Amino acid sequence: MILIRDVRLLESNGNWDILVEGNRIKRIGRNLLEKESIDKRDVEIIDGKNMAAIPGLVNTHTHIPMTIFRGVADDIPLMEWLNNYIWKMESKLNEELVYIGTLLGTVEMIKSGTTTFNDMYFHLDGIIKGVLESGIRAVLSYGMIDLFDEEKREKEIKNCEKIVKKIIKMDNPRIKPAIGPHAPYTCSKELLTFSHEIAREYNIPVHIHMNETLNEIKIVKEKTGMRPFEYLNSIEFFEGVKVIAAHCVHLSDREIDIIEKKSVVVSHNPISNLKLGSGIAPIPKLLEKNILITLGTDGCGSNNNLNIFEEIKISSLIHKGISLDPTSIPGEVSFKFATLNGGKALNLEVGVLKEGYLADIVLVDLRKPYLIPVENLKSHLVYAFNGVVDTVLIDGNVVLRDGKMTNIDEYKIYEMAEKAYSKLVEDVDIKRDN
Ligand SMILES: CSC[C@H]1O[C@@H](n2cnc3c(O)ncnc32)[C@H](O)[C@@H]1O
Ligand SMILES: [Zn+2]
Repeated sequence: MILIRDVRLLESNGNWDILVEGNRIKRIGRNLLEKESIDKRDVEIIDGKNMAAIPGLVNTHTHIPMTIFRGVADDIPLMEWLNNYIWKMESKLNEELVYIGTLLGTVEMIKSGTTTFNDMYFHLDGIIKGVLESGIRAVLSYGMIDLFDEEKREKEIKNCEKIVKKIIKMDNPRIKPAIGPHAPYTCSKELLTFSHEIAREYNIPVHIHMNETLNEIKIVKEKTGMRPFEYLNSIEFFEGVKVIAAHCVHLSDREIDIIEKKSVVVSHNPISNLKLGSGIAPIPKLLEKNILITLGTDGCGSNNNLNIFEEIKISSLIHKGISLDPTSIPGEVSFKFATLNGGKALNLEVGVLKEGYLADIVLVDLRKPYLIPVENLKSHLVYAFNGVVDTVLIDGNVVLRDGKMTNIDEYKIYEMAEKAYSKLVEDVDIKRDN
């Protein structure tokens, strides 16, 4: 058992205790040591004085191993970025490099308060290993791209089936499978149909890139005569499965109707979209239809970090900026995108501190200049905080204590990641200006 004592909560005044038993929050109350008659020898006590406890954040769209691509290809549009840099480097990746990139990403996420991430990538065995070692929670999909080629498709289908079965067999409460067809402009109709069928068979979510750039919408229209959401709807892609659609930057009214009717979850990735010059998703319009909005960082090649606090802040700010309306996306709402909504999107009992829910808890040290005066704490977490958190529990285990990783040696990981990067750029002929 773990007892976090005298901690401040976001929604209530005064100090509270949180009792964790196994991987769940057992009780939230005052003086729990006495009230629950807990023997001090059976409990690890964490002093929560001068700390706030918040739910662990949820990142609903990323490619975690891309941490080792940080900064390699800045300031270029998506297609050029993918074709001339990223896919070239990715062709040189192997399970070991993906493992190293994953470890680096888990350290970065945990240290900035993210406890769950929804990922799409390849060499999944490397990702699984990194997730298991670090203690983070993840929903993992094998990212499938067939570029309309039958041979590639068969390979992708086999890999996908293998990974789904492996994750289900592992039966680990921290790792769940999802299905990851990359996007309608890189996947054939057959691959998209397969994705839908297998997701339905195993009752797991689909994770896909949608309507990120104008260019890809043009490609899909030329191929199918329809916009991407209309096309997927025409092949019944949304029937009976939960689809998490990353980006959704350029949407017609008809597509917004489809998203609403089919209860598609939107993963808003404002920083990646700004950096690649893709555009700004119409979040206020989607909220009017009660569409579930969540937040993602995308990979470190296009962000260039995994700090969801930055997405919370930017998602409140940009929509005020473009609508000239400071009431647009209040901080309260963008904070919910990254917590409650993220949990709902992934069908996980996370994103809220509630008895019976999974014990994914983040402690923020309040003795920081940017969090004073502490009265309007939620506002500070949205608009003033840099994301550096003190302590993190995931699935009832302390994975970060006093700012230090407990399960893994972060400095060794930094070294490994430097070496992995040097090897990669040596092997790949990419154009670099510096
Ligand atoms: C097949 S695994 C995932 C695949 O997606 C690529 N990727 C990373 N960021 C983006 C993005 O913003 N749009 C489209 N594709 C992206 C990643 O490099 C992998 O190849
Ligand atoms: Zn992506």
